[in-house]
Amino acid sequence: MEANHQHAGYVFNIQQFSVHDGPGIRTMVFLKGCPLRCRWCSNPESQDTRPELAYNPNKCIGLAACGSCLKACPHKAIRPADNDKPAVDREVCRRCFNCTTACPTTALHTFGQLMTVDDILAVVESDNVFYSRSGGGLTVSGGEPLLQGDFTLALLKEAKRRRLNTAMETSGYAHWQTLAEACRYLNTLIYDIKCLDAGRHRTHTRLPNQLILENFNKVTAAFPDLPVLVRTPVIPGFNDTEADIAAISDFLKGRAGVSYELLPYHRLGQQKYEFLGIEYPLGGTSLNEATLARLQAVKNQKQY
Ligand SMILES: C[S@@+](CC[C@H](N)C(=O)[O-])C[C@H]1O[C@@H](n2cnc3c(N)ncnc32)[C@H](O)[C@@H]1O
Ligand code: SF4
Ligand code: SF4
Ligand code: SF4
Repeated sequence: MEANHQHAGYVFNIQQFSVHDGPGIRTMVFLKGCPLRCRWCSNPESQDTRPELAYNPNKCIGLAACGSCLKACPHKAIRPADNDKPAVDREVCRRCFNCTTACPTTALHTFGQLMTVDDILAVVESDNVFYSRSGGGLTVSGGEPLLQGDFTLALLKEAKRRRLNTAMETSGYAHWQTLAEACRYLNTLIYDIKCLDAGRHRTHTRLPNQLILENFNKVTAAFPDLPVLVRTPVIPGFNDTEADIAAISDFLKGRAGVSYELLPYHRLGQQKYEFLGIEYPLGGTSLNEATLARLQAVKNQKQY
């Protein structure tokens, strides 16, 4: 595919100075859109491919003092609520985002901006000095970055041409051709394997794991020199058993260049569900530290 710097894609966040998602100091570029619906997802604003309206009532100064959003909405999707603050009727909202432009406090804001490859790389390259000292660079994430496949490929290809170190976080749920082409432009692939049980995978993420596992087998066969970091988010009631982690460790065994990491479940994304008017699917669930320690021991025993 020809690199096209004018290629544009929907980005919901760019996070500089990240140190957890690839080597060194990195800039994370989060792309919108994901085919999965993991019940624990810390980035609910990533899932819908289109821009979304977020409303944080804590930032609203009140209808008596402001009320700009009521006047700005051409579809009457914003109405006064009991507490001198507005409420958004999402059934009626047409995502025109007039209200976000009118809101003086960013209580109403948009998740998802259209950005070109050049726009993004201008931000990424502003930290070049930190990458050269730390071995860091660009990490593309999401959402599922391969859902906006052409855009992600254009971004990675141009990043590589500019000699940036590149990494990508993926769920693995993607067309093989797109994933394979992305691998050609990557220094590190970060690949989630969430659960080997097909039924549980489907009930908790909406989709089966067959394509993810097939793609993983193809990646390790076709790109034996590409470092792959496999990660499993440990989610209570989904995959937090010794049998689950042992099964994934065994699946990875004997594959060159593959390392494995467990990610403890966290609820950092919970507030964003409220901003989007979505109920948080996991409620008050939390991960027991003793369970995590036991699962780490299983993983370490299997030499990962
Ligand atoms: C938001 S995802 C984006 C990349 C891709 N969609 C995926 O799932 O691999 C980035 C990482 O965050 C992890 N993650 C998401 N929600 C989490 C949560 N509540 N607790 C711990 N890890 C979480 C995912 O498992 C994945 O490794
Ligand atoms: S995005 Fe448009 S339609 Fe939706 S609430 Fe705001 S102004 Fe109204
Ligand atoms: S425009 Fe913003 S600050 Fe003003 S009333 Fe609406 S949500 Fe509140
Ligand atoms: S695959 Fe990643 S981005 Fe998609 S829903 Fe699951 S955790 Fe969220």
